[in-house]
Amino acid sequence: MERREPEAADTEAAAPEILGNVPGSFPWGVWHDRHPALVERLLHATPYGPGERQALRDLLAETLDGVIQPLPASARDRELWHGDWDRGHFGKRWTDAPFLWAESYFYRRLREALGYSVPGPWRGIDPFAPMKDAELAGDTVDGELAALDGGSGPGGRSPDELSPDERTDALVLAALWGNRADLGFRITGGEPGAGGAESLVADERPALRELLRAAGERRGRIVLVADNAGRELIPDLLLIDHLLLTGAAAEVALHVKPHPYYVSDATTADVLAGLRRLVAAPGTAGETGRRLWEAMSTGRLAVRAHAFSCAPLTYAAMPGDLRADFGTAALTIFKGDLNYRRLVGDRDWPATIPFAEVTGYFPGPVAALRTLKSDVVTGLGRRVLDTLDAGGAADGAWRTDGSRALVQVRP
Ligand SMILES: O=P(O)(O)OC[C@H]1O[C@](O)(CO)[C@@H](O)[C@@H]1O
Repeated sequence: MERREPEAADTEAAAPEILGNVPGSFPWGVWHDRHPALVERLLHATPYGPGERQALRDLLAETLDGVIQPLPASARDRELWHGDWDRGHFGKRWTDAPFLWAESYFYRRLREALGYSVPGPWRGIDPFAPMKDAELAGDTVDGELAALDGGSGPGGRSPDELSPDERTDALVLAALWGNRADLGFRITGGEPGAGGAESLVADERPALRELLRAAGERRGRIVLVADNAGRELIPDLLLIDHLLLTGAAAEVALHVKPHPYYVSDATTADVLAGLRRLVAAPGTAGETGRRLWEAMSTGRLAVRAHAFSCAPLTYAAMPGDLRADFGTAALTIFKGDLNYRRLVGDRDWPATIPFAEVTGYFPGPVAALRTLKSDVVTGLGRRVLDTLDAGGAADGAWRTDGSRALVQVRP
């Protein structure tokens, strides 16, 4: 299903990359409201020393009033950022660079400022761990795990009483709406309303079920590109267990971030924390946790933390080994908003441009499970779009407030 990539200049003219320099726009708010709140939250959550505190405040000031500075010569990944991932944005004002590139680099520099990626006492200390840990330990997760043994499925039936298709659907929706549980999103008060099938702006679950069926028939491998830790990763793990248990997947690869990123993005440490949380739980949750533990030990569930998972680029620029990984999978499922931006391109696409068209470069069948938390969207029906734009939300808030979600598939 390879197709010729449009010339960069054609695409740029038809759908320019989203920048951060339009006052009042969503990216503008991320730079001017969300990041200052995030910085205060991080400095409150961990007793970093004066050096780290100053470096983080300096970074924030640089993003608001300065230009994008290079990585230090000693940085281990300097070759990537100033090599393959360099798109000529160093020296620009942060908001004049593409939002995707600049936001990703912000999180790279944040790790630098807080000592995560430099030799010293803070090396390897996840700045977002206090928030992730609190969420995972919270009562909400207890409730969600207990619900696995109660009447939480469609019609109040317990998950055991559901048909395999209904169960797949319920787990897909749980993994989808788990994406609302994003700590970065909630930093400046984002608290979307209740999710349900009626909040889906694109609902291609039947096609997704078809792909899962086909994957099972060929005893294929499914890749799940994870997004957030904690309350999102738990339903992702439940879905993975279901795929393995039902034979929809002979193997699953779970792609996570090699470093802390975009506040709550899952790393290998977060997978382990989620798994331990499951294993320690009573009932079905505990059994699921033990199955997943075993699956990891035997390699049926493999965790992968590729450097490109934290790249400031879209997946169209992925390196060959990753292309081969996705290209040999029966299905790749991308979770979350950032992964969606990276899958379709963080551009001002017409919302009705087909999802299959913007993902045509992807080397295998692909699905997206995403709650809408940034401007980009593709693959909407004309009527759906008109209704959204007419329904008292003409300011486009539905694109960014997390109240809507989508399931999209390209076989
Ligand atoms: O966790 P998710 O679903 O990827 O959402 C992260 C989203 O949050 C933002 O960073 C804004 O805070 C978006 O730019 C990004 O796409």
